[in-house]
Amino acid sequence: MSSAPLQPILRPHPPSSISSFSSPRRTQPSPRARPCRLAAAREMPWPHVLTVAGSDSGGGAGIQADVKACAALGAYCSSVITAVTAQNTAGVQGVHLVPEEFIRKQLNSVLSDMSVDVVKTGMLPSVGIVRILCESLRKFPVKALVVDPVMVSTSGDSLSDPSTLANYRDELFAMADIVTPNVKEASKLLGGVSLHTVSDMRDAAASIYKFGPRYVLVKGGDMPDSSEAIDVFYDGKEFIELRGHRIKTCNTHGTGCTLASSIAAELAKGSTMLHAVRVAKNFVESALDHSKDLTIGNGPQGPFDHLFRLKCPPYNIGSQQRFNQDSLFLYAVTDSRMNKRWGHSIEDAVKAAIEGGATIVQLREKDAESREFLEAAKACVEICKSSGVPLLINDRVDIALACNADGVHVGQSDISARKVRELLGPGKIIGVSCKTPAQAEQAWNDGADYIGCGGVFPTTTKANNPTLGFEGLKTVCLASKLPVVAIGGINATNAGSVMELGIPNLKGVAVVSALFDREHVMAETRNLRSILTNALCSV
Ligand SMILES: Nc1ncnc2c1ncn2[C@@H]1O[C@H](COP(=O)(O)OP(=O)(O)O)[C@@H](O)[C@H]1O
Ligand SMILES: Cc1ncc(COP(=O)(O)O)c(N)n1
Ligand SMILES: [Mg+2]
Repeated sequence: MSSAPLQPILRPHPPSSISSFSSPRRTQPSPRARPCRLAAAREMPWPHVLTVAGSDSGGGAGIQADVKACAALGAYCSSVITAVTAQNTAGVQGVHLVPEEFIRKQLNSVLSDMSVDVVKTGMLPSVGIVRILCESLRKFPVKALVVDPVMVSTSGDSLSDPSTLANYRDELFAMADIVTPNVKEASKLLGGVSLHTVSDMRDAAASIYKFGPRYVLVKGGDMPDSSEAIDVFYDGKEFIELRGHRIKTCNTHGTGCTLASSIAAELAKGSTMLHAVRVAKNFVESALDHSKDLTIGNGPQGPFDHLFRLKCPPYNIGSQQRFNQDSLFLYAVTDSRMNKRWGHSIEDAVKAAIEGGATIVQLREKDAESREFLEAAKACVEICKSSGVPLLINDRVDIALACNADGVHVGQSDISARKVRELLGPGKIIGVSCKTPAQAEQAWNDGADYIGCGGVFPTTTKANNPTLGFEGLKTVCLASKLPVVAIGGINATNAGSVMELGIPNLKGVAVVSALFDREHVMAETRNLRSILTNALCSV
């Protein structure tokens, strides 16, 4: 897949267009030098999305949805209002356009002062507005442009003059990183072709791609009733069908705006496009699920609750930090029985592993009492945080939430990664144990960040664990769109041979007994780390 998670977006933009993700935060110096208020203060980045869209008086779609979605996902959201609509759950009763020169003024105010990462567009009701936006983007380049070509509301009301179609296609799409039409909009953009099947959505995505965006997402929320809500993602080479559960609810007003601004928020946080789209789709699905029985208004299409997570302690708004795949290099997995055998506390074992060079730690405490485990986990969170090493918890989402760990690792018979993502939010790390390509595909679809694959060698740590060998490992790695850490019977004697396989997405090895069923955990870790580093250098 060309857009593996967490890699910078690779396809270079045409020269006239906005800057690439791989470039630094700003490609051009800010036109106005920022006065230094606190010279010595460390700059705290705050991912910033600017939405250029219409106001929805009912509060469910448009600017209001964008601001809530960005807030829910941890991004700052500024807004340029293109139109004010009189709208409610029954439909759109009126549209009042903001004068074009005043839209230019708003754009100038925001873009000349603030470091905007991503611009997201919604309702752009006139040709002049599209033109002004393109001019502003050329003057003030941003990292990415997300275009939601809003033309008709879900209620069927027109939100854009038909004359804007050509200028959307010819000017704005060529500058866009992603364009996200729903099926009706895709049809309009393509001169009225009808879209009834997923195959039609693929054809439409390929045709829209030719207008110049880097990626296209044709959304299937309004496709005929089925148990799934399917969107089609296209990167110019491969079509990916993003399948989610279709939530049975009338509260779908604003899904399109929310999806696009969530993509923008994730891009602003540094995600790759496909990852951003997956997080955004999961977010919409979760929000609809939490809001399916809410009632606001008397019309057929109600709004939903973007901030549903505020009602689910512990107020998880997602972290600003994305998962770094390189942290899988030397993955230390603790085992309480081994620690007991050697008289080590969990904290001491973790400290020693980190001092020896472990790059990520998982607490796998199968026999521990919850209260005792939580206390140890809290102490380990502090130890790991001070060393910049992520700490994951095996299985126990409750413990991970209670100690604010960096993530959770689950097996095939545990709670699903999709559910874990819903519980932990978009910013946490989720790993899944996988033995087959199908399981790897499922982990990817569920929004996991990495997979653990094994047992590579026979192991005594886990009962009834079939051995995959190098061939099984290679098969799963090749099929996996996620980074992989190899596990199962790996020790100082065989770890080098695993890394020497040279499989691109095999990022490291996970080790239990070879580190923790030993007296000197730090020395063992240090030794293993140097073996891995040497093996990597020899590939
Ligand atoms: N009932 C639903 N259940 C789950 N996801 C949905 C539902 N309706 C829409 N979606 C999702 O919401 C996002 C926005 O899609 P859509 O509603 O088609 O866009 P628009 O609001 O622009 O018409 C898509 O990811 C789509 O799959
Ligand atoms: C101001 C404004 N912008 C966009 C939409 C589309 O949202 P949806 O397709 O979910 O009705 C809308 N109804 N109002
Ligand atoms: Mg919708």
